[in-house]
Amino acid sequence: MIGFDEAFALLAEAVRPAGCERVALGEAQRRVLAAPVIARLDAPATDTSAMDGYAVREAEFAIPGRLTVVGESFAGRGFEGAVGPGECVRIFTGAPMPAGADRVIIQEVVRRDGDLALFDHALGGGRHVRVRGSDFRRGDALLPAGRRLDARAMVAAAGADVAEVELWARPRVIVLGTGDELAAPGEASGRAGAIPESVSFGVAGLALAYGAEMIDRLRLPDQPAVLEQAAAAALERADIVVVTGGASVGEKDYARAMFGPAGLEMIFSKVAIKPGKPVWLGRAKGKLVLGLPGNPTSALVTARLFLAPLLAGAAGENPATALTWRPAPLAGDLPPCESRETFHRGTWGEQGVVPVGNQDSSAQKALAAADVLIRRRPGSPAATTGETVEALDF
Ligand SMILES: Nc1nc2c(c(=O)[nH]1)N[C@H]1C(S)=C(S)[C@@H](COP(=O)(O)OP(=O)(O)OC[C@H]3O[C@@H](n4cnc5c(N)ncnc54)[C@H](O)[C@@H]3O)O[C@H]1N2
Ligand code: MOO
Repeated sequence: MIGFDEAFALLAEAVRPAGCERVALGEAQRRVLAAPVIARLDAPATDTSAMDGYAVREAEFAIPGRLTVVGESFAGRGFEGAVGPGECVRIFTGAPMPAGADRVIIQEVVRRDGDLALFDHALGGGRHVRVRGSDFRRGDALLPAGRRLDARAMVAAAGADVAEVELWARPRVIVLGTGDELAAPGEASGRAGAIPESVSFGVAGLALAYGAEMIDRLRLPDQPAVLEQAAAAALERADIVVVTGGASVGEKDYARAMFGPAGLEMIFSKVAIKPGKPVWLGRAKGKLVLGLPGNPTSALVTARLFLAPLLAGAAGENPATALTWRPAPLAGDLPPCESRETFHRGTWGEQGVVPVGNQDSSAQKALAAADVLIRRRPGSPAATTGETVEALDF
């Protein structure tokens, strides 16, 4: 069995974006740039007022003093002329500075008397002028390739005056849930031996949250012929196929075998982690296949640890961006960690991270309560309140 870090390195090596496309900026939310965004203009495009007030010539400005107001400058419609000796221009935030003026006096310290502006209050030293290109220059790279267009990046992309951006294709994902015992939610209570198929819903939700295009989610019986056909069809349509259950050593654990006719090559199989040891990654027909254990908590933990980075990498980001571990104080007790690296489920509390009471790998109720994973390296001694642990948003 390989360790978590080794498995992660193999995953990061294996994953590539499927292709790229030009997309209108309004459709690009949350997606990842395949090419840098280059500014098409200077920002600001001219020297611009940062405040509402009066544009003056600093050299002849005095307190007390008076200047004749010779015009107005608005954002989008500047003053055409120049500010001459003894003159000033009424100006508003975002408006171009008129020729000749180099300072703005905020209106709060100015008295108006007809065409005259009277300055008799002491002022702060600010010039309140944003110089042309002081934010960025035409030709500057505002966002690098690989950057996800989050809310802040969208502002810079639009500010660059680009209508379209070059993006990596969104990874298309199909989730296949396997097991004869699985029934559609709503149908299990009436069928002997059945349980609700729950895992694929969570895996699909996680995939959506990490930028996938979810193209299908299927529930399949443990019948090799059906499974092989579903595997072949999924490999045609998806970039990443996730198969849940049947990952272990049971007599009906067909998850790997169903991809056999498609030429499955294993990248890793079994990782020394708890929960989720049976997780595996392979490739068939040029597509990645991720096998998750069927136990619901194991499935969601391995989806967080392996599917989230896989989707980041397939979307053009560094896969490691999906796993930002940070130090957090522990508010509770943890047992010693044995040979398998352990990912406890916990919640963020005021004093730090609190392990949830039920750490069983089949848990569903406790899974819903957890919002953090606490990472414990193999061989770590028991830990108690106040110690620092590694935590990941779950
Ligand atoms: N002799 C051994 N037995 C097991 C081992 C082992 O190493 N040796 N590993 C254990 C570990 S660890 C795990 S985790 C489980 C995972 O097994 P599978 O991936 O083969 O999962 P299944 O057997 O198909 O199911 C396990 C469990 O989860 C339920 N399940 C499955 N799919 C779903 C679903 N989509 N929604 C809700 N619940 C699901 C299933 O009914 C079982 O109860 O194996 C251990 N065994
Ligand atoms: O490691 Mo399994 O994933 O115990 O449940």
